[in-house]
Parts: sequence; structure tokens; C-alpha cells
Amino acid sequence: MAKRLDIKDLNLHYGKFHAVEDVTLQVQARSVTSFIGPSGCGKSTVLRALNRMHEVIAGARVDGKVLLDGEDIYAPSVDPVQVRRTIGMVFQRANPFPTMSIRDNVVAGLKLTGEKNKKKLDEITERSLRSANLWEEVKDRLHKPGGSLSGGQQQRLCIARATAVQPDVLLMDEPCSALDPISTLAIEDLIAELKKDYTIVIVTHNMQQAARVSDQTAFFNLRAVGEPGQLVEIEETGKLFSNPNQKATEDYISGRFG
Ligand SMILES: Nc1ncnc2c1ncn2[C@@H]1O[C@H](COP(=O)(O)OP(=O)(O)OP(=O)(O)O)[C@@H](O)[C@H]1O
Repeated sequence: MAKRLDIKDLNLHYGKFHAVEDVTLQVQARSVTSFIGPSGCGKSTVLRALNRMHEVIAGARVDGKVLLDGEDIYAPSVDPVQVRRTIGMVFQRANPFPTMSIRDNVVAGLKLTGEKNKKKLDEITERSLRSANLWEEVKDRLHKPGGSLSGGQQQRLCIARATAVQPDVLLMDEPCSALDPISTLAIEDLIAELKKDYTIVIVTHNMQQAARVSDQTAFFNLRAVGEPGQLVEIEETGKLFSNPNQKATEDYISGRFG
């Protein structure tokens, strides 16, 4: 549980298009790192490279290294399916299986691993829903469809599904962008709880959110349209928002562009 990530000289392409250039950064275990920056600078692309989801896109290429507690997740001997289990992902739009029950949604990933023991699956359902702060709201309707929940509940259900397989890292791609302010706060509280057990990387357009939830923040930018995205700086969050090292960061956080 909760492993460290070391990203070294990461370059990401979509066919001939060089989307992200030379990203090197570290993410400590049991911490939250936010990726911020203007649209198109490659935040989601980098995030998807951290659990080998980038390479499923036709023509996409990854150069560089991503180490999970020192182990290269791109080593030839490593199974990408296993990587995606140990480095889970929560998406922008909650994507529960809408007609599947709440319980079956939570354990969907586990069932794929062949787990059939009902008692164990029930225990994991409760544990995962509790850790996603959803148990009290759904414990009396576990057999109702996942699609019957509100947007915020569906997003917490997806977080429960991601944690049910006990990953080492949780990647979150704008997990609150489709949510109202109350549901957003519920997810932010949840991120603070989950940090005790997981390493978390979150892409967000909301700088207040980055300031609220993260220990360190990475600012990405584009030199010009058509050029690859770059990591401008990564800093302790308080420092990045109060006294950034780079002028481009200051311009962005003070709303002068982006
Ligand atoms: N599947 C794809 N095929 C080709 N190009 C892509 C693909 N996905 C993203 N790109 C391009 O890669 C660049 C980086 O995109 P990415 O989505 O990572 O940026 P982002 O910073 O997450 O943007 P946003 O904040 O708007 O979500 C953009 O120029 C984008 O058009």
C-alpha cells in the first residue's frame, strides 16, 4: 500500500505529435500531488502514463521511466493489467456500470481477479464504501443499480471501486469537475482521508482545490501552441501559491493567463 513514484525524463507522443517533453518529478508515498496548468499542456497525458493507460491509444508512445518504489512499470516483464490494478484511476465523469448493483460495482475489479467468496466480497464492499464515505448513504440499498445514485455519490462509488483492489497509488483526473460544490467538498474531504493509505495524484483546473488538497503542486505549461507541454515547476503547495520560483507560474496562478 502507498508507494512512491519517480518519473524520469518522460516524453509522450500521439503519433508524430510530441505532447509532453522531459518531465521529471517525484511523488512521495502517502501524499497528494496536484497537476495544474492551462488546457492542453499535457496534465492528463502525464497522468495516464503513470498507469500505462497512455499506450492503449493507437499510435501513442512513451519514452522515459516511471518507477513505483524503484520498480520500472514499463519494464518488459511487467504486465500492464497488473500495473493498472496497483495504480488505480478515477475519471472526470463518474463511470459506474449503471445497471449493475452498487455492491457489484464496488467489487467489479476484484471479481475480474477471480475472487468469488461471498463473505469476503461483502466485507470488501463494506470496507471500500466506508473508506469512500458512502456506506451510511447506501448500506440499505446495496442491490439497487449504481446509476440510481447522485453524481457525487457515483463518484464516491467509483473511488470505492478503485480502492477495493487495494492499489498503491490513486490517479484522479479532474474528479470533481462534474460535481456541485457540496459533493466537491465531500470528495476533497475523502482525498484527505485516503492520503493516510494511498499515494494520490490529481489533475485539477481548480487552483483553490489544489491549494486545499495537495502537499505538492506541479505547474505544467506550453511554450506555444503546437509545442510540447512542459513541467515548469513542482513545489510544496503553500510555496507554489505564495512564492513561486517561475514568472510563468506566478502569471498563471494570479490569473494573468490560462
Ligand atoms: N488521444 C489523443 N490523440 C491525439 N492527441 C491527443 C490525445 N489526447 C490528448 N491529445 C493532445 O495532447 C495534448 C495534451 O492533452 P491533455 O489532455 O493531456 O492536456 P490537459 O493539460 O490535460 O488539458 P485539459 O486541461 O484541457 O484537460 C493536447 O494538445 C491534446 O490535444
